[in-house]
Amino acid sequence: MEEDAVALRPAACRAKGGAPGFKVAILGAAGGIGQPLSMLMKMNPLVSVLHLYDVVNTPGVTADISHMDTGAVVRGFLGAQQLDAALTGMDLVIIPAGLPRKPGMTRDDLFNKNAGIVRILCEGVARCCPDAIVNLISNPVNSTVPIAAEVFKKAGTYNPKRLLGVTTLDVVRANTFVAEVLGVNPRDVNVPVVGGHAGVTILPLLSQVTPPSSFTQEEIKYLTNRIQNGGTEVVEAKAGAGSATLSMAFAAAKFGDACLRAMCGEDGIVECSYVASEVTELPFFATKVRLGRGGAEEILPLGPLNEFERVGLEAAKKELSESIRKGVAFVNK
Ligand SMILES: NC(=O)C1=CN([C@@H]2O[C@H](COP(=O)(O)OP(=O)(O)OC[C@H]3O[C@@H](n4cnc5c(N)ncnc54)[C@H](O)[C@@H]3O)[C@@H](O)[C@H]2O)C=CC1
Ligand SMILES: O=C([O-])CC(=O)C(=O)O
Repeated sequence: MEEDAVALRPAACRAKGGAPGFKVAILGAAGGIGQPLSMLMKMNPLVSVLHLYDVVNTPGVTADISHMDTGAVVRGFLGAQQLDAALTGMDLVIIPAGLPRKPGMTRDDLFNKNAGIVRILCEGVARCCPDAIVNLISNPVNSTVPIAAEVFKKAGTYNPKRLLGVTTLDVVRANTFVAEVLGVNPRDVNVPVVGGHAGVTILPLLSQVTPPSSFTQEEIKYLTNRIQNGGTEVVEAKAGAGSATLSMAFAAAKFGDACLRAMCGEDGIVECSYVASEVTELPFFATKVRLGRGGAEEILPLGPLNEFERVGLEAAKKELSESIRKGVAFVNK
């Protein structure tokens, strides 16, 4: 009896597929971010099919998550030979694959390992789901997004609207820390964070916080420093066991959900993201972006900056320019 039940394969089941919705793949699904992110995406009612891909441990993660009684059908894919099957037909591809930092490292120290991983995965996207929207999490985001763009250009599939670097964790942190200072609920706060996703390239625009708020110079310095070093705060607290995973999964699920709602045609969805941009002289920059059916439909301008933010912007651009150059050179060398 037990054996008969085990032998009934999914293909033999009477009802095929799950709820209507989007097909989403998570690449790096067995990792520290990948596992909770997979769980959160399985909970998302807009997801009908969830593909979990990694080079290790996906059978266990898939078995576990597939028992959740939500609509999405979950399938696992293990190793490079299953990458194409994982990606074929996907609408949204979320990429948290790659090494995390240890104390003392910068995000750029991850470049040598993660650049190659992102290139291979994006080559798969170009081959198997060139129209998918890509949410790129792997660090250093300031360089991995340019790498992905170059891969897609080489493959002839590049559409800048469909490539979005995930900087939502900077906004999530900024909302939390600002709410602490103001003594309000973080859900009621929205801080635009522009630039990029590393150190001084993370530029919170405290002059544009909603609801409109004023801060002392001391508060501005404290908040800017804490937001820019939020990742390092977690890396040090984890003391060698990795970087932010749970808050990142939360942020990626929030951003992924915003993309899916926009893909459904919901209007007025604006999120910060690191994208191809003409807002500054740099080819990539994070600002508020209006999301639509095709991804980043409109890149919104920086808005008015105060003197402190203008100085921060120059420092951010200097570092970003080098990170972008390095990413582009990696693919074209
Ligand atoms: N954008 C952001 O705000 C943030 C980015 N990150 C970055 O996300 C990345 C992942 O972090 P964690 O999940 O903590 O690391 P982790 O080491 O726990 O998980 C990474 C996963 O990627 C997998 N992987 C490695 N090579 C792969 C390949 N070729 N194809 C598919 N999967 C592959 C690993 O097997 C592992 O399961 C890191 O680069 C980290 O720096 C982390 C936090 C925030
Ligand atoms: O700090 C790291 O290495 C991970 C990360 O990007 C973040 O937590 O913002």
